[in-house]
Amino acid sequence: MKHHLHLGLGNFFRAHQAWYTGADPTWDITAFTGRSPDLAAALTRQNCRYNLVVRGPSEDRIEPQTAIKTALPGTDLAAWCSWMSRPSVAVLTLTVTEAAYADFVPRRLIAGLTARRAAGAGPIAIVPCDNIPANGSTTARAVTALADPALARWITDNVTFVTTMVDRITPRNPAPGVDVITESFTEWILSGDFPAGRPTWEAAGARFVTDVVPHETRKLLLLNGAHTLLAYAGSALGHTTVASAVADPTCRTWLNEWWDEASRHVPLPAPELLAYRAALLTRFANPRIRHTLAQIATDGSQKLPIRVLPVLRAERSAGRLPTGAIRILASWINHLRGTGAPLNDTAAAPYLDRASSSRAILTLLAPDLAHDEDLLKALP
Ligand SMILES: NC(=O)c1ccc[n+]([C@@H]2O[C@H](COP(=O)([O-])OP(=O)(O)OC[C@H]3O[C@@H](n4cnc5c(N)ncnc54)[C@H](O)[C@@H]3O)[C@@H](O)[C@H]2O)c1
Ligand SMILES: O=P(O)(O)OC[C@@H](O)[C@@H](O)[C@H](O)[C@H](O)CO
Repeated sequence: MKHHLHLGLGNFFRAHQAWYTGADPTWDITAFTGRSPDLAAALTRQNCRYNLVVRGPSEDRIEPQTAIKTALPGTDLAAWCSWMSRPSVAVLTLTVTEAAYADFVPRRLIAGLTARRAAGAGPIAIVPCDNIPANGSTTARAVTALADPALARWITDNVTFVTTMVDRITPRNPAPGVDVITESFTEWILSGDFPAGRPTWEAAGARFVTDVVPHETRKLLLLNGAHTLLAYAGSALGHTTVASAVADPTCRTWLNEWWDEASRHVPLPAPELLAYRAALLTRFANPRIRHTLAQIATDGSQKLPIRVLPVLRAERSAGRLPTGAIRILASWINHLRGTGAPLNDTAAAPYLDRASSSRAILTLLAPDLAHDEDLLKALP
């Protein structure tokens, strides 16, 4: 039996990567939480079994999941290093939120890879699955920057960093218990090498490509950017969920405005993008999936640079004043000032210090745009 190791046991991992590995009976999973031990304890109490509740617009499909065999708390560093030292562990996936890549991920990977090298456990593929562009090379850079020269050489020879685009809307489950509610749509596109092998994820529909960029750009701008629009502008109208916002014609107009702008910067054929937009409207409208705007609004200062600013910059360079992108930025600034979804952002403090001035906010968020007077005139 080969092992798939995971860091960041939560809802998304259990609806996505664990589900894909479940399609290959020759692999099993050991998963560590990022921080809180609670989910590891709750899953262990029921032999790591849980149900995936695949929630359609009118009914649920219950899929019992058995691929996870061991669930451990992220606080158990000794167990982490011990699992990282096993030659049978060939793949490590990560879902720890965007915010964790600045510090937690590189530190935890350095500890694990140091132990693996000392144990002579051989090569491994690291597969980040967070909503970050070029997540493979971003993780590689963060890890090698922290490694001493000998470890850095060992990493170059033994570790690959796979870039992935992941998609399956999986909100926090409002009910107690360990079942996971998700949508039926799922997508996983990967690029990179697996020097010690991998589960046959393609058996469940994963796609292996040479270039993830067009796919990740499509997903980050059109899906995540739209979520971010609804999280700030939709919540300011009083909506609390994606489904309720998307049922509002005003929000749908705003979505189309944003999608028209963003689509100009996704390197895929126009018909494919139009089909993706139509599918997104259907996915967002599912009234039985309670995806709260408050959850999506979390950590906005780290999500805007990924989901919105690339479009704003590209549009300004082309001499246009993009009302859709500006609406998202403006509503996030208003969110900092207390409008809409509650503020929950670990990196918000410096923005709050200067929340009364849009120019000061831009100086921190996107200094290259802080002297764009036409843009500033359009901000609150
Ligand atoms: N939920 C989705 O629909 C979805 C879809 C695509 C991608 N993702 C990606 O997966 C991530 C996790 O989503 P989830 O719904 O499982 O979230 P979650 O809140 O269940 O968290 C997952 C894990 O991340 C850990 N974690 C959170 N913040 C951390 C930090 N700052 N440092 C270390 N560990 C931390 C938690 O302890 C938990 O183990 C998202 O942030 C996103 O990047 C989620
Ligand atoms: O999970 P986050 O916090 O990165 O972002 C919230 C949502 O935009 C996101 O989870 C989407 O639902 C997901 O990316 C869909 O695949």
